[in-house]
Amino acid sequence: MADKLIIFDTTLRDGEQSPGASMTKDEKIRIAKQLERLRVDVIEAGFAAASPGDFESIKAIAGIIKDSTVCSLSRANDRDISRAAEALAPAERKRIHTFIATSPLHMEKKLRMTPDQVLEQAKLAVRFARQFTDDVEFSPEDGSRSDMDFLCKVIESVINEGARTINFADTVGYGVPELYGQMIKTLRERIPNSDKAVWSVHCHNDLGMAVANSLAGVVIGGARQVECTINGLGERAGNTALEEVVMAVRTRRDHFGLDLSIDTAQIVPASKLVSQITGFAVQPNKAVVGANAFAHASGIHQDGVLKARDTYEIMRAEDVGWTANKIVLGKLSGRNAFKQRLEELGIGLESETELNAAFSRFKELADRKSEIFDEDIIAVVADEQHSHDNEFYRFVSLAQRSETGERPSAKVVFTMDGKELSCSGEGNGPVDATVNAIETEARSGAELLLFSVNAITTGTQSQGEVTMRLSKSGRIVNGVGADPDIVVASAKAYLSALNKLHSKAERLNPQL
Ligand SMILES: CC(=O)SCCNC(=O)CCNC(=O)[C@H](O)C(C)(C)COP(=O)(O)OP(=O)(O)OC[C@H]1O[C@@H](n2cnc3c(N)ncnc32)[C@H](O)[C@@H]1OP(=O)(O)O
Ligand SMILES: CC(C)C(=O)C(=O)O
Ligand SMILES: [Mg+2]
Repeated sequence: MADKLIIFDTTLRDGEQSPGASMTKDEKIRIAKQLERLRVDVIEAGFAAASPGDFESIKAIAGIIKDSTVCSLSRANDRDISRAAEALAPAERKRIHTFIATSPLHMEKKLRMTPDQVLEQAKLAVRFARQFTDDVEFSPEDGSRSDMDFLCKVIESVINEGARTINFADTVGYGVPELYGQMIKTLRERIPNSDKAVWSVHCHNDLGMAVANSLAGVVIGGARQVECTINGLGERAGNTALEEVVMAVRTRRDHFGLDLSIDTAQIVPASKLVSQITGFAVQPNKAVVGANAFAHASGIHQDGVLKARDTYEIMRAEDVGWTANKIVLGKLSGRNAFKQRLEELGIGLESETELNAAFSRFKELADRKSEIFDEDIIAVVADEQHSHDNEFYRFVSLAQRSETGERPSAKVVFTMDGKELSCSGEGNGPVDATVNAIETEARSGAELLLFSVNAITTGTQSQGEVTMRLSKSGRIVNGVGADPDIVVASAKAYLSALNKLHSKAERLNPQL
């Protein structure tokens, strides 16, 4: 059987150290429950000595969570450790995580302690914590900037005191993958009792290398626990992103050869919950959990994915909790993706010529609108079919002017029986001016019974779909036009209705 990689989630502790990410007790409980569903091995629920609120949150989580170990952080002193033990009392499985800085800079400037004092305090802390639980983790804070000889002394001592996990912290994201991994390897080789503890990595993302450093710690250093957070939340630039580590290890099992207990289908729900509670939006291009992580916008990729998904996808969207991958239709899409979407929408076009015409209209629209939704496609095809049904009147272009205090005017170019006409008109509003302009040439004498505008999709980029109902000589027809510019959509709708009034079929069958 392969080794197991322990996933230690610290969203509720280091994640909460992100400025602005503070969470209430109820919010922490909701996240803890989702982390349990995700099947993380350890949940670091907070820092019990930090505040009464943090203490209560840890205590509540310790009473609720059954399948994951619940952990509290504590400085290397009796007060913090006692508070952690008290908060964790209800837990079925509990861990006390104690830490003290080992780098010369932190010892001298921050702790104002000598290395010998730090060594002594680390030993005492682990010894004290072991009175409450066998599961004690020790972190040399700022480990990656610490002296190797001193680290060897401290780590050997705390393992002797009963620390069962050694978490080698790259507190300020100073590590570089090869060097960080090599430091852990060297420590494990040099410390005689190193195999009595599980080695862990805890990396920050100050140089954008938290995940790479963590994985180097695993592969080069032999670490078997990764400390990480959902969406990479955490102090400053954040921590190692859980979703990235998990999916790297799962997807490249050939390389890592490690088992995980994670239910990956819970990753996206966890990401959304954390983002919603903290108000930290996930960037669209974020690996695994970003909205674009499984979206394809360019024709060559869309064509590849439609033929064989793994041409451009190394994981399945469903495996991480998305409902499906996305083919995003837009100006870079090709005919194959467009055709496939028409089929999915149940729209059958009769010939290649019709498909090509609808495709060119779609491309024209996509040049003006960054994302094309299904409703846009339905409108494009309907528009195309209408224009092919009857082409006596055909829209060409429109310019309109309206300014507060001035009467709106419009200039419309359209073809009537193949002949291009340019006409101008004024009206109460730009739509009225457009209809009046068309009527200077069309002279239909039709009465406008209804004018309605619908946004086809949401947002101000949406296409407007205009319906105009005209009546003439007892016949009533509807014309529909769609365009991101609703005045253009109105001109198209009006001309489409005029086409219906003009068509023989309409005259023979007024129900059409
Ligand atoms: C790398 C990390 O992520 S470490 C974890 C960071 N998380 C937090 O800080 C949690 C929130 N913190 C807090 O609520 C507070 O800082 C507390 C409750 C922990 C301490 O508050 P205070 O007692 O007011 O101390 P303050 O925060 O001002 O200073 C920290 C003190 O702890 C000492 N200290 C820092 N780390 C450690 C340690 N690992 N072990 C023992 N003492 C430590 C500092 O030297 C300083 O001591 P001093 O007061 O004698 O100078
Ligand atoms: C408490 C420790 C593990 C920490 O968060 C860090 O060093 O970054
Ligand atoms: Mg940290």
